[in-house]
Amino acid sequence: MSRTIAELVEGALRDIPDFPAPGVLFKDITPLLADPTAFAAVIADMAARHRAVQLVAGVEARGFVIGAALAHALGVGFIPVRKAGKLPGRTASLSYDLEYGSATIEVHADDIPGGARVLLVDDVLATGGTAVAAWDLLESVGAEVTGFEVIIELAALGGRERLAGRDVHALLTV
Ligand SMILES: O=P(O)(O)OC[C@H]1O[C@H](OP(=O)(O)OP(=O)(O)O)[C@H](O)[C@@H]1O
Ligand SMILES: Nc1ncnc2[nH]cnc12
Repeated sequence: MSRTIAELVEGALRDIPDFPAPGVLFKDITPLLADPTAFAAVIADMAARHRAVQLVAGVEARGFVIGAALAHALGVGFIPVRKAGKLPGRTASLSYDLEYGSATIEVHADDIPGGARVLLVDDVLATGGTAVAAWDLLESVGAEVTGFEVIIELAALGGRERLAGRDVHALLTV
């Protein structure tokens, strides 16, 4: 029998205890990225749910890898949501808390046409702070964020509750 996408993702991940801080079980997607079958299956699975979007946005850094591949698969452009101080043009920014720290993200407002239907993508949904911040940041510059796709959801950290009322899809929930 062929494996489900959740089984495929689970089999391709690596768990690293106490990284980057004691008590954090880090979900490392690099083995999945190095496995062409698993990587292609993740992108195809996400793409199948979002044929009508106009742009894909991904959060630095791991969201860039998934988001750029997904944008290419859908034949649309990619919007990098970057950590503060990296984008040279006119930016909008937002600060938020993480499972292990805090961060500020920025986006180039001029690359997003008003009302553009944008799909947000990342590798991990933990507390949801990043996803809420990126979603709200994109909407603050006029985008219509249609949903959030993530490879792994860490259910115990409550990200889905924080994103209540928004379209969220995880390939694997642990
Ligand atoms: O749901 P949250 O609690 O906000 O956590 C999820 C975020 O944390 C990780 O990024 P990180 O900031 O570690 O950056 P990286 O991709 O550069 O490693 C991950 O890639 C998500 O973007
Ligand atoms: N436990 C975790 N593993 C990987 N990425 C994360 N981002 C936030 N929490 C994480």
